[in-house]
Amino acid sequence: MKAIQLHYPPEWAHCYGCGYLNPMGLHLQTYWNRERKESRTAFTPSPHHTAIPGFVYGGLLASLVDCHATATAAAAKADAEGLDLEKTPLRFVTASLKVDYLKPTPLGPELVLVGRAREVKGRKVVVEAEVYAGEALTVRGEAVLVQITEGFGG
Ligand SMILES: CCCCCCCCCCCCCCCC(=O)SCCNC(=O)CCNC(=O)[C@H](O)C(C)(C)COP(=O)(O)OP(=O)(O)OC[C@H]1O[C@@H](n2cnc3c(N)ncnc32)[C@H](O)[C@@H]1OP(=O)(O)O
Repeated sequence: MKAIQLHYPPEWAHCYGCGYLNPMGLHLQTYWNRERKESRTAFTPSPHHTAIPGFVYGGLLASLVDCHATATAAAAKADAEGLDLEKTPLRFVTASLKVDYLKPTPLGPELVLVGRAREVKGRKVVVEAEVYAGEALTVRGEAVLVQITEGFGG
């Protein structure tokens, strides 16, 4: 299965969090499970992602939630409308991002993010995401993603 971000056309592939053309980026790759209506990604923070020694920087965790939510929105909307992302790219940007840090996230183990669309309505998708370190749920996020159809920032 191909990651959702690998469907992005080159002009949308420079994102710091998930763009495959950003050499300094995190290269997050999100996968959509059609049966479970759920997205997943994994990321292993590096030592320079430290907040307090031994624990992951919260801004990085917010970035992971952000990019995972963006891809989840595209997949959920495509799923809801029976679209093929490869043929019909859906461009979502983040309108709102909320992150709750439930407990410190240990630096070292691989982190797993799970995402679900709580609402798919018009151009808006509301995504809930969870970050797990092993069995421990350490972060819960919620994002509002809005689909853009033309240029961005005009
Ligand atoms: C697979 C193939 C893909 C192909 C290709 C994909 C490319 C995949 C991108 C890659 C890249 C990743 C990117 C990472 C995520 C970023 O980092 S994106 C960068 C950070 N985000 C930004 O800079 C966004 C800046 N903001 C804006 O441009 C505009 O405010 C927005 C978000 C486009 C919304 O403006 P608008 O189009 O005028 O929206 P508007 O009609 O007012 O609202 C639409 C709906 O959203 C709601 N809404 C709008 N703003 C908010 C808000 N702040 N809070 C709550 N709700 C809101 C509205 O209430 C409305 O809801 P309904 O009334 O329909 O229920």
